[in-house]
Amino acid sequence: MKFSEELRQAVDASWNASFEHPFIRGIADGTLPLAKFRHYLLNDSYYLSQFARVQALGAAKATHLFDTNRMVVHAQGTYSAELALHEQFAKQLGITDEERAAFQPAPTAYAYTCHMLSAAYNGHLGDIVAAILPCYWLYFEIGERLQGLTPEEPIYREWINAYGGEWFRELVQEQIDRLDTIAEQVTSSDRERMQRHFVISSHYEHEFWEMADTLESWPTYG
Ligand SMILES: Cc1ncc(CN)c(N)n1
Repeated sequence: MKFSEELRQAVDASWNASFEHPFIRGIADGTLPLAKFRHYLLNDSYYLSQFARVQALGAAKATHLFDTNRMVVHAQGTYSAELALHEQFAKQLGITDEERAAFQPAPTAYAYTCHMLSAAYNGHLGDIVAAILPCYWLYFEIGERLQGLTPEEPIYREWINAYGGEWFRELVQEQIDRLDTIAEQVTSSDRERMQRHFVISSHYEHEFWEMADTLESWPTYG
């Protein structure tokens, strides 16, 4: 069995919980309150800005120029495709540049990005790909499941189309293949650590829906 298949099996329950999450069900049937999507969007813009940095660290840590180039292309795609889509949604939702500049991420968005940055700074390209792969692969599976649905809210229709599209499938498959190639070349303790990164990121993907659905914010004390 390929390493990626082992990892996919290990997170099956956690990914099923994401598929069934009220936030995703709300996008699918169009009943998700826009205030929750707005909270998601602000946190996700922060998340993607850190994600692009992690991809760029992958480029720097790659030992082959081919991978350096591809990881740079992926970082650029995060900026020019996903963050551009967010910008369009932000306009539709009345999110101003000032609001975005002053925005502080919720605890879960902060913790998830710290996890990826830690894997990236401390590890090699295999650690980085393992930590970022749920971000690609889970969204693609969600996009596939929701394909064909036409919720009344246009933002939700566009969101579904973006993640179920062919452009995204190719990027996901490329990172799965990269993970499997690296897994064949590293030690079993490397693979165990890579699996932990993948499982932790999958957990945070689920918690990200929960963060948006509960409008999570930092507690105030006293
Ligand atoms: C939290 C999260 N995970 C994944 C994706 C899809 N790249 C995203 N936009 N945000």
